[in-house]
Amino acid sequence: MANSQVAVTVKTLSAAAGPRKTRMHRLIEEDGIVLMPGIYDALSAAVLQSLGFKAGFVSGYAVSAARLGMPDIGLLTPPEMADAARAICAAAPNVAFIVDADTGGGNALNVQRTVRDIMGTGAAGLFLEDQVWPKKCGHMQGKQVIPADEHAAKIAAAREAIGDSDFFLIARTDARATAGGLAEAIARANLYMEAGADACFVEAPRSDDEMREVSKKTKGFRAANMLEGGYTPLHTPEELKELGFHLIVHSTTAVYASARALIDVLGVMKKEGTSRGQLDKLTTFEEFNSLIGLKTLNEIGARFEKFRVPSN
Ligand SMILES: C[C@@](O)(CC(=O)O)C(=O)O
Ligand SMILES: [Mg+2]
Repeated sequence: MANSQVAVTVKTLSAAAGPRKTRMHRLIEEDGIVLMPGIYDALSAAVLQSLGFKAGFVSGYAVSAARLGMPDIGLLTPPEMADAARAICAAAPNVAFIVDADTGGGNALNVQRTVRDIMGTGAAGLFLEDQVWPKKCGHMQGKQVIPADEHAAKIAAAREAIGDSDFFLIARTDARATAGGLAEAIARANLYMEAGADACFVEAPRSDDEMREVSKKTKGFRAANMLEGGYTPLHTPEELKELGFHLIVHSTTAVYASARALIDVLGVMKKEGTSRGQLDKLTTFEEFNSLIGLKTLNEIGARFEKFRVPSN
């Protein structure tokens, strides 16, 4: 791939800005690798926070399913995603969320608007991918990518919109699935790093050898996606650290777990007409209310209650 003028220009710009250290940089520094389960709404975010996860991923795949009841084939819009991210960040303020911005909604101007919108949700960063719109989940057939320089320019535009803010930019490439294969994907990942990304994400490598190749040949921090039933082998954080990765996305685990639980429990209810025989599969009333902060809210309400003027 020819050396990109975009990358050269942006490199100068980034060097002038000095080294960046965001929330996500600090999390990577702490443990060497950051596990980010994919979540999709305020409730799944609250569960993540209650379990002590430091980071999470607002998955386009899962939000599309939860919000629209539709597959990850480019039907979810950037404002819908920003809206979901806002509710998620508000419900779990102790968690650093990376938001899946898909392709950013169009050209560099759309990207800058999307980046600013997502920054406004309280998220810690975003993914920006190089697919042709309408995009598809990275583990589906028939993906296409835009020219590498065009996406490098979108990464540069995102970087410009981020400026000095505490916000982490992950450049994703889907080129592994195209004719250029892994070599093209690696070249693109490096180009996007030059254009100002904080980390790269080569989507859907197909074996441990391919994952090692990505680590060996790409610069900077690297993300991996552990999608159950997808192309990439599933690994633990320790194994992924060994393989040279720093960020782990589990896009589908939570949404698949929810779907499984709903299918099973409601399936039995359909037959039996009651939940009586399945209480062990549900949270209790107390557990659920505590999960979504009832005790704290009641305490706050009580502190202010004394100032309330009775209406009659
Ligand atoms: C990471 C992902 O984009 C899924 C994928 O395309 O592999 C998501 O939306 O969770
Ligand atoms: Mg996605």
